Amino acid sequence: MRRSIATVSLSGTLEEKLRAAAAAGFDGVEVFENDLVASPLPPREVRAAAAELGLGIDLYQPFRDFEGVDDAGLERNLRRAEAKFELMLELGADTLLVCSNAAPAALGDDARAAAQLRRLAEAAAPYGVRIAYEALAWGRRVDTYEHSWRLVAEADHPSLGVCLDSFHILSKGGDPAGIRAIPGDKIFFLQLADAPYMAMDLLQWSRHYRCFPGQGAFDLTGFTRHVLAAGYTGPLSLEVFNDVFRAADPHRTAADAMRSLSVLEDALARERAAERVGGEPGADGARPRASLTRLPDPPDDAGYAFVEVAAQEGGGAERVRAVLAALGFSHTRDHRSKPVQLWSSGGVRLLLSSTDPRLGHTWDGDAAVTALGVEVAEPERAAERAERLLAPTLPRRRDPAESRMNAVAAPDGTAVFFCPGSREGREWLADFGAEAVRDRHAGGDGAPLSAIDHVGLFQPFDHFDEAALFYRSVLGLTPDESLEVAAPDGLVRSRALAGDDGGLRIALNVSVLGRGARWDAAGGAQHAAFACDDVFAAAEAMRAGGVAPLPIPDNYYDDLAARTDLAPAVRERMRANGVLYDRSADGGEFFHFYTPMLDNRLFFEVVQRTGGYRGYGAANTAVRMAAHRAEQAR
Ligand SMILES: O=C(O)c1ccc(O)c(O)c1
Ligand SMILES: [Mg+2]
Repeated sequence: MRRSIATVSLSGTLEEKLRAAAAAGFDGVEVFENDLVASPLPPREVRAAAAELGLGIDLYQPFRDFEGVDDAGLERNLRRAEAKFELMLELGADTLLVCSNAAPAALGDDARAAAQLRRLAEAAAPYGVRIAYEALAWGRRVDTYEHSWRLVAEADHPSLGVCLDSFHILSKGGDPAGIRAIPGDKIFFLQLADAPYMAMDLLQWSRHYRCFPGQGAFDLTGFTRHVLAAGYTGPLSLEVFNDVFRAADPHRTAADAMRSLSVLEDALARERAAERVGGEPGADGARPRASLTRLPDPPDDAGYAFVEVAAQEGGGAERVRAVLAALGFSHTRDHRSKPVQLWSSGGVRLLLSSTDPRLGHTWDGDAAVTALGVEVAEPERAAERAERLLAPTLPRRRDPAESRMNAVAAPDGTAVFFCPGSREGREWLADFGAEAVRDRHAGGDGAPLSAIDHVGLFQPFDHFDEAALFYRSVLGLTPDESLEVAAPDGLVRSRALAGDDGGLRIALNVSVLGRGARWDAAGGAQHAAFACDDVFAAAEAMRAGGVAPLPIPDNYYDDLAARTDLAPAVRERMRANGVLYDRSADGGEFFHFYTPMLDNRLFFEVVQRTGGYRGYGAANTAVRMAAHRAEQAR
């Protein structure tokens, strides 16, 4: 389908917005009146600039407070409209969005409003302009799509149709299934926006917190499914008013926007293909069908090949090595051409690097997670999907002998490598020399650790939603709901994403007030968590290796005694080893402990899951943060 974006969704001047939309691959834009009025370019030149970039101007908007006025008001409004029709001729825009009257004086007489809309359509027709009438969620008289459609149907003019905006419908809990009753050719325009749930005035919610489909709490796939079933074949257009996007780099925002539409179309295309396989003829078979673009399949059996940590020689690297050794890792191999060490322990592999492979950020030298290695059977397909999702490709110097490893940069700067391999064989390991030191735990016997359970990545505030959509779409993960944790240094928002089989789990954190972007606040750390089958044995082994687990206060264990039925002996063993505990509603259990903070903002975690526990111990995060803070203050 054709893809458009409203200029209001991007920062900068009108020309910058057009360039960003074109660079991300959009076909068209909605020109927001404020952007045009503030531009030094005459409409004719805006049209030329857009055309030069390959962009159409799919909509001009908004035209406000037109209908439901008295007769004198109607004449004034028609005069106002004529001026806009002239402008649209110059601009090369053929659709004008008219939003429902939000003025307190709007009259509640449907017959009058419909007749007035018809007058507007009659006036627009000679200019070749179409009127798309949109019900604002806070419209004075018309605030639902059902009502806007009743007026449009009653006015009955070929130049008049409705504009559907997902926010105005879903924010009020409207049922989008009714859209199927509108003939597709009377839906003149479709605006898509998601949003997080908020108990807030609709207008404030809409003007500040909209986000791209897939980043909020609404079901945009379901919504769009209804619109397509109605027979709509026009553009999918993003109209997102968002305080962060207004201030962010428009090129990044436009790429994020395009990614969200790629994912949305892909989901709809897959549904349609599944329907065909099921052989069910669509109930609306007579309606036109929009063409939907599909993405290459996401990796289905992905697991962690490795986590890469960068640390400086003569700085944090020494400490990282000491902690890895205490956790049972051995430095088994070295990369053939780069200063990268492979540390392994049974099934767990960690790369320790003294250089930064990331694109998005400059490494400040403190030990940090800089890359994730994702093991996939078909790395080329994974890389192609990432490229189609506009993931920036990481340039690689590569020895001809080295494996076909492609990498992309996530929004937080973390490199994501697609490593050819599977449980049967690890082609990517050939990039490293032969095993120089035997992995003490090769084969898993007596290994304290069994796998990489998850990786925790602190995110820059401006790119949190972008990062969640990126990891989700590129790696084919499913996001959990967002959680908020009251950390010692402020509120932290956390959102985890996981693959269906739990092979890949990523927890993203962000400071709710945008603090700690350098990861130096206690809430701003990154970590890698390792799975094990016996958390106490792992903690005791680490202690025997010379690193004590992060101490957890007695108050925590007293509280645990009050709210759980854990046996006293288990509780005491937890207290002695700094082991924390969580339980899910269905009886799954989670035991976990932490290493001290290494070099300011990196730590490791060891976890044991039982009974299908699927979380991350979020209930204990604030205690962990306070403990790391106390430890660093010592
Ligand atoms: O917030 C507004 O006023 C506004 C204007 C035009 C739109 O299409 C819309 O959805 C909201
Ligand atoms: Mg709108």
